[in-house]
Amino acid sequence: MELVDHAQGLLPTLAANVTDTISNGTDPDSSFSSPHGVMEGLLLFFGAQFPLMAIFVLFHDKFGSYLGIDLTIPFILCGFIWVTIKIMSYLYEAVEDLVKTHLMAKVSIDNSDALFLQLTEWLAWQPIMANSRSVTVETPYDRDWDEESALEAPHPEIAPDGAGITLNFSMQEARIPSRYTPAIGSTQNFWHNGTFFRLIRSQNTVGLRNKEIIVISCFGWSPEPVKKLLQHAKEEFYAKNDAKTTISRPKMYESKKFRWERVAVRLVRPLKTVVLDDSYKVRVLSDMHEYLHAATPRWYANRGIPLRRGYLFYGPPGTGKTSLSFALAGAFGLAIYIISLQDPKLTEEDLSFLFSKLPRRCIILLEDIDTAGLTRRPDSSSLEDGKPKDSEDSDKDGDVDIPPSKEGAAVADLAKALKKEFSKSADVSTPGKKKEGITLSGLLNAIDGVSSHEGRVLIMTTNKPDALDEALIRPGRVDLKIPFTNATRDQAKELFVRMYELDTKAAGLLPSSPPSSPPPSITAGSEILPANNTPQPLTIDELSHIAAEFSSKIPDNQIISSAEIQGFLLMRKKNPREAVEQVGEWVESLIKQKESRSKVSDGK
Ligand SMILES: Nc1ncnc2c1ncn2[C@@H]1O[C@H](COP(=O)(O)OP(=O)(O)OP(=O)(O)O)[C@@H](O)[C@H]1O
Repeated sequence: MELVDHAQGLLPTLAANVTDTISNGTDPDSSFSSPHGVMEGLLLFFGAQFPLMAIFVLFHDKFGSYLGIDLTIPFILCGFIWVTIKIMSYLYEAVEDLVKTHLMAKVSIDNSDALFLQLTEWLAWQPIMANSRSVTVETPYDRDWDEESALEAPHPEIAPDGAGITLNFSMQEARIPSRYTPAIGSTQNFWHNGTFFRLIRSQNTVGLRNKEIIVISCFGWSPEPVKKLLQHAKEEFYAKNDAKTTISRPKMYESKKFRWERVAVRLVRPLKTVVLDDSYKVRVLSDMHEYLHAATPRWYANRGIPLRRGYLFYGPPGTGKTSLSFALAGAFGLAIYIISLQDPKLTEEDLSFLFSKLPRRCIILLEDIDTAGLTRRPDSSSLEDGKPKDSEDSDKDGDVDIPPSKEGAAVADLAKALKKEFSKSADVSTPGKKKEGITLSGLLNAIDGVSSHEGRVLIMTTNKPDALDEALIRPGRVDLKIPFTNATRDQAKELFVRMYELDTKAAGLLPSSPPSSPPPSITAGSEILPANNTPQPLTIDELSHIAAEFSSKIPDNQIISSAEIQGFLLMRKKNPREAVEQVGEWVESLIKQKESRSKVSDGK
């Protein structure tokens, strides 16, 4: 600061000195003072107002006399070029503004819309991004397995202790190709299908939230070419994700608001890989098909019925409830939106908002609904159909079972009264503070509230259907209930065939013929076995024969889940014969483990 003040004080003094010197024409050192009076004229004209001009003239005189040349012309030329550039850029901006305002059409997309992601993803595949000078780089973590390039694949390495060949993934993350999209604050000009487009990506802060905006413009009065471009980007995005299921979950942003975020893209799970009684599969498939049909919305509207469909998949853990949900999504090409009601930060407001932001047709999956801790609000003892009503009829409270005996009833009433008092005082002690977590009425409001999009399929899964509130699973909210059971013998056989049939098919179904180039088989120790150790693939007859043998050793009283059988087979995925030999022993130890209620077995 001191330096600046000093310089500011010095400049007028210098200017005054130089003005004096020049006006007196008595500079003894100046053998080459500015000729023709041009510089003097400039100085006389600007000197007093612009002290820098005086310094400039002094420099001109001293440097010119030192070099022995006249610097007036180059200086004037430079000034002229500078002024010309300024005028040109001013004119350019004025013309650009004029063109942008009157001759270009534009479309804005903000990052809360799904199109933003589709567009940026599409841009990342375009060659323009490879040559762009201003880009944002990100590491894509939600890629599907089949996007993994050969470059990223781990290379087998000899283990340091010489024990065998292992796959080494240490460099894998480093090899993931980055994704480049236009940088914030940048402008990209590009041509697409013979049309010129200008893209500007910017960011502004709205409240606590950073909002990103992409504006695409094109020449002409109509934004039609931009709309076509966006449609093209959207279609390419979906074409790339065809045969894949996208999975989204709520994500909390800086503004403490939840929004949907795509968390994964998975290859479609074929329906046939889910082992379930065919009649159930057909029922749910045909019901969904009819519901998703283009004519259905009109049919529902004509009858004043809300266009919704809900399914409840219930049964023990690991019996295929989630698997069927994903397979259905794949079969109909729908995206899956998963909500965990256990999330303590998720409020009812968030839930309603998330439901309102669902695409027209999608699957929304509420997993393990019985563990979601859904409560009826204490003062919702007056809930009817799960929603608040005006009456004070507290006996219908869903969360207190009133014992039949008189004393029991009295105790229950007391407990209820205490609970009510407690919740009242809690509410009073924290005025204005919202109760966190989702209540039953909050969930019901989200499911059939006005803001929730019609057309979606709601799937709820549970291990304990009896623990669910009736309001949640009444018709209109749950239209189809599909039971899942532990594996029957038939299902065990099907699981066995599914596990090994592809190897048999790959081997050409020839009896006992080895595949031309057997894939490397990996044992539990991740050691790649030499090719001659690879078990011989089964012929189709052998497969069916040993599958029957396998299933005969599975108890028929359905105490083993499909997930457990799958886990056992996975440990012997290249060796079906071994699986058949060991299944009896495995079943025995598993039953013992279940009887002792231990959570772990001996690892067989
Ligand atoms: N019926 C089945 N058909 C094919 N695979 C199954 C089946 N049941 C379970 N699995 C396999 O077991 C694993 C767990 O299955 P899944 O998650 O679908 O079970 P779930 O019933 O949803 O379990 P949970 O109730 O614990 O959520 C998956 O890898 C799946 O492939």
